[in-house]
Amino acid sequence: MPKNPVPSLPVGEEQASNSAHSRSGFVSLVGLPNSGKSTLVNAIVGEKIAATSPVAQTTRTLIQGIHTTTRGQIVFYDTPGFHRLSHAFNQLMGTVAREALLSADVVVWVVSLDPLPGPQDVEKMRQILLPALGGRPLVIAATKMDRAKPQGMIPRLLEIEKWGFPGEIIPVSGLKEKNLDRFLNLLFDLLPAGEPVFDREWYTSQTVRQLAREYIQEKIFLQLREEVPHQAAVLIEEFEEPQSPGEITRITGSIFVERLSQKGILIGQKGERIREISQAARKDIERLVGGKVFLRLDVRVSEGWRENPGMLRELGYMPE
Ligand SMILES: Nc1nc2c(ncn2[C@@H]2O[C@H](COP(=O)(O)OP(=O)(O)OP(=O)(O)O)[C@@H](O)[C@H]2O)c(=O)[nH]1
Repeated sequence: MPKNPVPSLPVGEEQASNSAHSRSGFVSLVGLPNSGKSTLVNAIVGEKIAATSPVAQTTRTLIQGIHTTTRGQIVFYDTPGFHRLSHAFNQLMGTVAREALLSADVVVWVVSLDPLPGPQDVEKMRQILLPALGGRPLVIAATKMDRAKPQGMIPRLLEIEKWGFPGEIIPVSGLKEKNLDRFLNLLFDLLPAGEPVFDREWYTSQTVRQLAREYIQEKIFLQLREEVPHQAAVLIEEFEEPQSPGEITRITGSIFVERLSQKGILIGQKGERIREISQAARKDIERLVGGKVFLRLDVRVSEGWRENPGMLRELGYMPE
């Protein structure tokens, strides 16, 4: 079990209709890039554990979010979106998502209501999802319901129904936290009986170090919308926790890019962009650790890191 679990905020109050029979299990959130998986898991656990951005493919690793109530415990796997698998790195992310799919008790397909996926993407998900289900329940979380007007939402839900996937379709909004209690109750109904796997106080199994990396990665995506963020990877080189209360947390990280030109873009004029990335990430990390943080980020060039197994391993995208 990973070190440094992050303690949870107070948990949500769904109906305790089944408290005598605790339920517990793993739920995988899968779907297309940018569909809203990370936003949904962040909303449920009440903290930012996964990077979100308007750019597709922000999530790169498997992220566990933990939700515990009187009904039991759900461990969510937030997975990288399924996308074109032309690249070694993308293939790796596809493998991570598939493994999460296979090891879950319940699978949730997160579908954006606005825009709805097109026919090709629906077929892709049919090919990936249906063979992998093997009799396990599927729930279709039709998210971004806040963006679809009431009169526009019903036709879209009917359209999803026409696709003919098994399982209940439930409209939700991660961003506006709509209908989450109904969604969670449905998941608890589908999970096997069992006691919580993780401590009730945890909201993620990510370490603080992993969360720090996630926050930095998110700020890169938010600052740079074009191809650069996809070719940038964060490595936390040093993470010094305070030895006594009130002391500063010291973090040194490297951002690897594939080309020298990308290094210039990331650094920006007179270092302005890297400073903004670093300041925004530092604020998030300070909130997380509840104290002052010193964050130093260096931008380094590592040509072709996305094709290099050694680098993928060092960056934590591939098992040792
Ligand atoms: N209006 C609205 N926007 C949302 C909602 N959920 C997500 N978004 C936005 O959609 C974009 C993508 O959301 P993410 O949660 O990063 O999507 P993801 O599926 O994790 O993306 P990948 O990392 O590419 O797999 C972000 O700009 C979010 O703010 C929602 O319920 N309502």
